[in-house]
Order: sequence, then C-alpha cells, then structure tokens
Amino acid sequence: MALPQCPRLSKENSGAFSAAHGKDVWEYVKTNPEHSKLINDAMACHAQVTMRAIIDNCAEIFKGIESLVDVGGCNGTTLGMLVKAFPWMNGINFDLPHVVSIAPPCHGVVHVEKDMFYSVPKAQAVFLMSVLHDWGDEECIQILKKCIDAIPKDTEKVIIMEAVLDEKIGKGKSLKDVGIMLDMIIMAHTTNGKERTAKEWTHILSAAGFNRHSILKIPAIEPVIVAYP
Ligand SMILES: C[S@@+](CC[C@H](N)C(=O)[O-])C[C@H]1O[C@@H](n2cnc3c(N)ncnc32)[C@H](O)[C@@H]1O
Repeated sequence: MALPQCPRLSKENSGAFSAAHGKDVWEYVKTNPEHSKLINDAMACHAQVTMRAIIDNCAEIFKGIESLVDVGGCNGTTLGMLVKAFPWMNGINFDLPHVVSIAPPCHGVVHVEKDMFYSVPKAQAVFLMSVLHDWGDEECIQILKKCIDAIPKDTEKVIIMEAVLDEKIGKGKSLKDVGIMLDMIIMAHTTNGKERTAKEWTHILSAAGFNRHSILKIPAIEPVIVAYP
C-alpha cells in the first residue's frame, strides 16, 4: 500500500548519505532492496546480541505487559526474541511497508506496516531500539508523541534502547567510546541523526511529554531508557 507523503518536520536533504544518493537512507532503501536487506540483516545481528543483554538483566520491566509494539522493529528479530523470553506478551512489529512485506512470520508477533510519523499501533507499551538516533530532536519529539498516543494514559511506558554518551568524552578506555564511533556512523548515514548524552535525552523526553525516565545500565553498548508519560 502506498503511504501519503511523510509529514515529518525536517525535510532538508543534507548529510553525507543524502549528498551521495540524492535522498535520505530510508527513502533510498524503499527502491533498493539489496541495500534494505543489508541494513535489515545488520540490525537483526545487532538485535541478537543486544536482546540477550536486556532479557537476562531487565526481565522485570516487561512484567505485566500484555502487548508490546516495536516501533521501527525491522524484520521482527527483536520482538521474536522478547516474546519467546516473555511469553505473556503479544508483539506488534511495526515498520515501513518495504520492510514488513518481506519480514518472516514469527510466533506471537504480528507485522504492521505504516509510517511512525503518522501513528503508532495501540499497545500497552512501546519498544524503540536504534530508531531515535536516526533522527533530529524535532523528529524524535514527533515520534515519541505518537508513542505516547499509542499507550494507555498513566499506566504504561516506552522502553528505549539507545547509546547514552558520556559527557566527559575521552577519559579512559571503555565501551562508552563505542558511542562516539556510532555517532560518526549516524552522522554519515542520516540527515539529522545523532547519539545523545543523558542531558540531551532528558530534553527530548520531557519535550515529548514524559514525566520521568530512568536509565538502566546493562552489559551492552546501549543502556535501557524507560520513560513514563
Ligand atoms: C536502524 S533500524 C533499527 C531496527 C531495529 N529497531 C533494530 O534495532 O534491530 C531503523 C528502523 O526504522 C525503520 N523506519 C525508518 N523510518 C520509519 C518510519 N517513518 N516509520 C516506521 N519505521 C521507520 C527502518 O525501516 C528501520 O527498520
């Protein structure tokens, strides 16, 4: 199904990827299935590593959640692992049509195609991994507002897995430095995307309408940010 033009706020076509290809990466992959497969396979590999860390260390945040929508969930690898580990949940894997149309079937997961700048399917909680770093602050606030609209008022949460950069960059060797490398990759591949510090996360979460959030460190590059509207 063809979707109407994306209503996202920032439309300028800057950044290295856009300069090379004449469009941003998400527009480019719509008509380049090989590049789309490259990204989907890479994200599925990343999900397999990262999901183990969240499943083994953060099971309590999924307790009581009967339905979870994974926004920008790619081919469903993430939700497939979460639903298998926490079988009381039903999963909604939500992504653009060219991604969802070739996603493999997965027990306990339904695939839904749409554009997150329009709306997010309703569920008790939202999961977002490696999505917000693809976008600038204004676009993140737009996406997060759609996530808040999708969940029941006052009861549920948005679970975000993204790098949180250390504000004291360059001190010591640790996995934190990987965040800087990711920031460079995102700078090259997206128009307004970036990795964010804890202060920057606080800014966009409160601008989107969240009352509070906590950052849980796990043995992965990305900690888990749990945000409550
Ligand atoms: C970097 S990938 C992350 C995939 C997955 N969350 C993971 O970590 O394995 C970003 C995902 O956002 C999806 N996406 C981009 N723009 C979107 C939009 N407007 N609506 C829904 N999904 C979108 C892409 O198709 C892609 O699957």
